[in-house]
Amino acid sequence: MATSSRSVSPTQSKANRRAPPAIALIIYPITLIVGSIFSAISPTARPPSRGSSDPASALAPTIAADINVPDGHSSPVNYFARKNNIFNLYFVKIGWVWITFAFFALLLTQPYFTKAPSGLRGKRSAQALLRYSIVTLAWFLTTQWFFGPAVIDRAFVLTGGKCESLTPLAAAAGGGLAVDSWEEIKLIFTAAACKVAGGVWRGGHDVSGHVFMLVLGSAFLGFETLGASRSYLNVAGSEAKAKDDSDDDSTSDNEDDDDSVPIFARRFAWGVAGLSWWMLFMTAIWFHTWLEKLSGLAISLGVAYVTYLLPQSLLPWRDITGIPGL
Ligand SMILES: CCCCCCCCCCCCCCCC(=O)SCCNC(=O)CCNC(=O)[C@H](O)C(C)(C)COP(=O)(O)O
Ligand SMILES: Nc1ncnc2c1ncn2[C@@H]1O[C@H](COP(=O)(O)O)[C@@H](OP(=O)(O)O)[C@H]1O
Repeated sequence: MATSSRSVSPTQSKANRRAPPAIALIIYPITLIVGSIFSAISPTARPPSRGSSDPASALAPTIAADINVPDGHSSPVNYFARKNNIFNLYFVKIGWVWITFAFFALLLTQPYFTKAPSGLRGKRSAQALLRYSIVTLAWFLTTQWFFGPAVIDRAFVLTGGKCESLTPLAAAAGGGLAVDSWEEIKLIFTAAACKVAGGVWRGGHDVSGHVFMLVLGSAFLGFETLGASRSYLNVAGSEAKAKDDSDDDSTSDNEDDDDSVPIFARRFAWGVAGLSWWMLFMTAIWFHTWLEKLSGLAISLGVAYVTYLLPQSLLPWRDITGIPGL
């Protein structure tokens, strides 16, 4: 049935061979590089209205410098260059909800969890939940709240950014904030509060929250789905072999009735990861500077490294977090 629990010492190299491949992460820098190059050389990705006086232009060949200007300021030619495109509004902007759904769909349906031997089932589920908690906490602290403004908002203010085109009165009213001074407003403002108050979030280094979330979310789902699928292939393969040794065309991904729900869940998870990748590509083409995309990428890959690659070499950490599919 399910793969057996393995002791760490004699099988470490074998376990590492079956662990999620680190090289798969190369898809993210490649995506950002290709998207950024496309944005630099494509006439459609370089609006003619762009002024050369813009100080960010050297690093931002696309509409990136207008990134936090409210909608209506520019009129992008491509559907995906619009902030209000349907995928941005209903997929990315609530992206962690989709990632959470996809993860729990896996957790509740995959044989790797549901058909594990009794002792292992709880452990595998707990470790998967812990990995989810780690990436969710990282997402939460980076994009939502870090003892006040999120990490990316703090980074923006620390690098000289502020909420512009706004009077202190309007700021306090629009943001619903009781503040004493303009300095205080600048410090406590988040990008979201600035926008709600009708201001423009401008000046500092604006780490791309989209790049961060889309890379982390899709890598998380990719590793988890791959782990569950590999385990499934082993289970299905050995079961089929036991049933009929002579049946040489029993494929591991056979879609009989019993398997339809787990297969659907895996396809859903791959779908969410795939759409995340596509939106990442769109962000790479239409939004942000090279540096802002790079910083979003670096943070997300750091979290993916700690969650999925470090356990391959650090055994005490592996005992805590586990490795998907092992
Ligand atoms: C071992 C430690 C255990 C600790 C447990 C960790 C738990 C952490 C916390 C919290 C909450 C979890 C909630 C999970 C359920 C949800 O998914 S609800 C969240 C819904 N919100 C979203 O999905 C928003 C996604 N969007 C964004 O993050 C941003 O819009 C963006 C994509 C980063 C872009 O930013 P903009 O400013 O909008 O450009
Ligand atoms: N792929 C994409 N499609 C549409 N809008 C995108 C996008 N990537 C980034 N954006 C928009 O660019 C702004 C900054 O994104 P980021 O999260 O990367 O910092 C956000 O604008 P708003 O905050 O005005 O919605 C976001 O919606």
